[in-house]
Amino acid sequence: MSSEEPLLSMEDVEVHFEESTGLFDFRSEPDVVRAVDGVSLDVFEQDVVALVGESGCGKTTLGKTAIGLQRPTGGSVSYRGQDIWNARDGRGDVEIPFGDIRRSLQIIHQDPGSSLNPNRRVMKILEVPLKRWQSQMSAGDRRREVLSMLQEVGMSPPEDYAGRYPHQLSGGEKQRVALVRALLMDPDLILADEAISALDVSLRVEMMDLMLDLQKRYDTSFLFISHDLSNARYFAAHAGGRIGVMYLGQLVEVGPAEQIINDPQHPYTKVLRWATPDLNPGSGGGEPPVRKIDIPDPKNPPSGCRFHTRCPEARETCTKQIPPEYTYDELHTVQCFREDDTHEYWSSQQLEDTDAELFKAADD
Ligand SMILES: Nc1ncnc2c1ncn2[C@@H]1O[C@H](COP(=O)(O)OP(=O)(O)OP(=O)(O)O)[C@@H](O)[C@H]1O
Repeated sequence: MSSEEPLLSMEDVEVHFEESTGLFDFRSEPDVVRAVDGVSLDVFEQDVVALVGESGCGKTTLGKTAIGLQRPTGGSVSYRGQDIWNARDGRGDVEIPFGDIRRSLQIIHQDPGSSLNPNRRVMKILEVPLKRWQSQMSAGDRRREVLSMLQEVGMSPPEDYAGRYPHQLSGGEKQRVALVRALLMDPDLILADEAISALDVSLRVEMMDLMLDLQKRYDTSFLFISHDLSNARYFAAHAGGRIGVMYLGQLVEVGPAEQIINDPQHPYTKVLRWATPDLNPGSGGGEPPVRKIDIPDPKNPPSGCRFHTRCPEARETCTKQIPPEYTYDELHTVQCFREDDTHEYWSSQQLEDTDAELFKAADD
């Protein structure tokens, strides 16, 4: 996989949002939210990468940046070797037009209802992408194509569903319509942003199975965003894909799904696994493997390794130096000094347990 040219390549991507200062806000400089900071990631053809991390760690921002919906403030994003924003701005030799890139990179959201026009029937909604991207298709062929896709995602009889309005569909059915709409664009990659989170627990696996099936059938890559490590594992492992763990705007560990679950290297990945009951059946409570519970503010992230304020393994070095990306195994990288046996980290002073008293009190 790694020898191919990536479908999508993000290099040292940074997305900083300036928070506008209000009328009565006399700060000279606006606050800057470092939503994504220095992330590099390649996604290949028919590849699956599941991004996980706590709320606010930058998953959506990174996903939107990957598919050209969010302009990065630093670094670059390329599709098949073409810089997306150079294509957008007409800079340099543009080999792939921005419109083609955007068509190839689709998104399905957590709340599909909000992206489906409430005043249009399903057939009309799904004809739009075909009219736009396959304008030579006859009206009859278009209808047949829509009906066959509805059938394929289990919406049967398709004629019935095609005649409904979005409000006449369940959450799972709306998500299927959103998936069909994305697939009708003939995409190379679909960003599924918390696409199963709003569904009933009983329907989540069914929806993931459907996406996995379509991923294989249509040779599509998926960037699957979830705050739930167990779902990320299910999705990535079934497709032979990777899990990427984000913390405060950074990608701290990326690797094959089962390796991330069974042999996590980054202390934060271990915290996520600890906090996921399905993956940690024996824990039965106890102390989380962190020194401090509070998540730092992305406007003012900690110096050095961003996880050092909570990391149980943190030493003085971690407060001052930013860990580089170490290769633990093929396709498995980790940003933690502990990967380097000879690093000065090992001889520096261990940081104290800041919340030890708190955990003790909670246990009593
Ligand atoms: N347009 C924006 N302007 C300012 N700040 C933003 C903007 N979009 C996102 N942020 C901030 O960037 C950080 C990352 O947000 P993002 O939505 O990417 O995280 P997330 O991991 O997807 O979280 P969630 O799962 O809660 O959606 C957060 O602190 C968020 O408040």
